[in-house]
Amino acid sequence: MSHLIDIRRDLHKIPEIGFKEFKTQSYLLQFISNLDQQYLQITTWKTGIVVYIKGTNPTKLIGWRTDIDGLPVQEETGLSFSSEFEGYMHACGHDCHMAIALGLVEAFSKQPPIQNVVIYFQPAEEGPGGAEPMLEWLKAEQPLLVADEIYALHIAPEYPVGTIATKPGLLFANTSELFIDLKGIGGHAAYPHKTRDMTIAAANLLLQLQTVISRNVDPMDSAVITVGKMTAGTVQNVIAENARLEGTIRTLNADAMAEVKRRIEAICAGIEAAFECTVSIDYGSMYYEVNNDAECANALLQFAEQFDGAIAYECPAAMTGEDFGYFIKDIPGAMFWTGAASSYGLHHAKMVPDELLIPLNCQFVEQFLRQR
Ligand SMILES: CC(=O)N[C@@H](CCC[C@H](N)C(=O)O)C(=O)O
Repeated sequence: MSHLIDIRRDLHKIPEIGFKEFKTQSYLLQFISNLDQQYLQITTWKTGIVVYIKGTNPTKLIGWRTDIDGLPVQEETGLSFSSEFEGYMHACGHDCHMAIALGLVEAFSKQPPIQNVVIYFQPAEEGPGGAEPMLEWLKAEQPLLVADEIYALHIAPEYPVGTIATKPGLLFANTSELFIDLKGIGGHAAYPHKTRDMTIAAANLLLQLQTVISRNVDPMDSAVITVGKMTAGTVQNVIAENARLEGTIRTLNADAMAEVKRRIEAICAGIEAAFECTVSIDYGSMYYEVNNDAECANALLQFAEQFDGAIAYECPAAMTGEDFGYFIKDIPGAMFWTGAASSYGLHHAKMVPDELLIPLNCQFVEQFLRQR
């Protein structure tokens, strides 16, 4: 199975963002088309791929989903197989996820499962979200490829390799992207009174946004607002006419999401009045929570308990988002974290997962799916 590590390294070199995974899709298709095609049926959707594997005595269709996109992060791992695409990196482990999924297709192509199996290579998990439109397409155009039960994993840098961590019920948060544009009046740095400076308005907005979680959300709930990017102005001696904040909102319940948005809108209205500017909000894409089916999550934990090399862990919910939530909104299924033992976390430019997770998870998932 060491070839799966080579595959991960190949994929690590070519990270592409949502719906632009063209080289990734070609690489995946080439690997899959070189396998024995006897039990396989391959379909593409945008930059995604769906591989159906015909079972030997099926009563249902079991799904496995991998995400395939990278992030706009400049890699700083120093690895010999670092990203060849300047400014982009597989900083969320989707290269490992894809290598595992290819290993599954390979294993099932050699020895078909009893049940029919479908493997979804889904684009755009990091944004703008590929799961929801992929599912809509499947239901409308390829209903026979809609799984009856579905699973997925995500690497977890903080756990040792072999950890299989999940829980029944809510695992990941509801998310909404957040883009706020401020427009004032630019001008000469020496005449601020003749302008409406958007660096000051944006700085105030950023600070006021911090009060939403601390003052408006029930302390017994969990919520996050992160502004990951803030831009304003053009040069040191010109007052900025425009500023932009880009961020994300996370809540564990949908009502808290509505309340957070209501408060953000009120604060933006206040900024407009205070700084005599216009403020517009765009919520971008939103992901439904990952809410594991209890039977499916417990089955994963029980299987991990007896699997050589695995450590079953019933973990707490996390504020991470995942559009896999759309799959298991409609279909019983579960997602789990799998240990990756990196001292740097997800989305960090120095994140280096321990590649031993790839063969181990490939075997774990293959055997788990075979006995469902
Ligand atoms: C597993 C993971 O890290 N997922 C991403 C999903 C991003 C959702 C969306 N683009 C947003 O930022 O709200 C995450 O950041 O949790």
